[in-house]
Amino acid sequence: MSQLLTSTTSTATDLYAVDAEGLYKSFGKAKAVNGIDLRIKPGEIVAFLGPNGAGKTTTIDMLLGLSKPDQGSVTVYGKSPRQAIAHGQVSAVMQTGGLLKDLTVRETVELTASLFAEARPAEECLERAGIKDIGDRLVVKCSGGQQQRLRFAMALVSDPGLLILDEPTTGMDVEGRRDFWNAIHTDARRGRTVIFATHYLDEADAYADRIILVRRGQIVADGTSAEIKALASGRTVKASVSDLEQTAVAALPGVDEVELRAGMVTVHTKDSDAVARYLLNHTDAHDLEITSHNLEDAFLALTSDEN
Ligand SMILES: Nc1ncnc2c1ncn2[C@@H]1O[C@H](COP(=O)(O)OP(=O)(O)OP(=O)(O)O)[C@@H](O)[C@H]1O
Repeated sequence: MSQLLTSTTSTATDLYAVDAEGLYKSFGKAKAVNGIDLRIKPGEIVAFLGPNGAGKTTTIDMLLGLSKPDQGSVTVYGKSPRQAIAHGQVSAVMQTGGLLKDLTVRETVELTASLFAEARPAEECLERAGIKDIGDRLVVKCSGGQQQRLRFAMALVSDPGLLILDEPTTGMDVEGRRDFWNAIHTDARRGRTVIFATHYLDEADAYADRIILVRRGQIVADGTSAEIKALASGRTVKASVSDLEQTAVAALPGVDEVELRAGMVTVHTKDSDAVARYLLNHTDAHDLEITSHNLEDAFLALTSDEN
């Protein structure tokens, strides 16, 4: 399936935050990344969405210079990932590690700041990450969500143009996730480029300007949330019916699929009004239901193994 929407137009003079071309990476026989091209403009908030094993982490590791592609190239603000990191232009928020339990939240950020020649003040980073009020708390006493916001504060120290987050909210409760994303989103409005990998459709839907759907190491869709949803276009009409001429329904305008099973007809269509009108006027259909598709439908349609 090649349902690629290009949501970005560009000129050769644009300096991309990320410019990756023809990326391939295998582990033994597993083709973790199998031909990914990616251009991300400064200021975009991009979700990398895909099922387990789709290749999200492998791609992110290459963007961060943590692993080398077998084939292809990556530049970050025109530099190699390692150079961009050395210049403080890229930071990552990892899921685990990197914290010393016996320091306070403020001391942790101050220690990080001391590692950079040019660093933002610790207080500013704490404030942007929404944890200024817990500056004196020991890391060991922080919840998982607070520790993630601390990692976010540490990532802000170099004031990076690009922030990369790999499944940053795994294991957090609903409130922790909401607070975390509010802090990220408020900060990103000031122009920071953000790339995050996630399993959570609602996070991609709520917080990304652009969603890149990955499956088996390839990009299967790329666009705004609305554009991705439109790929699972149309609606489903269901009704109970005892006698139905299936071919007549299939011939109605906009109908993609008709299924008749156990006295129930299910019709996938772009024109639900026409189907509803036909069923109610020309058959004994009753208990009619119309549902529209959502991001989850698009996700399942585009990433299922049947494609
Ligand atoms: N170091 C490794 N050694 C062997 N296989 C690996 C390694 N890293 C990743 N893989 C394999 O590459 C494929 C892609 O994995 P990757 O972690 O990039 O996917 P993902 O989309 O991030 O998945 P998840 O959401 O589960 O983290 C999987 O089949 C995985 O088993």
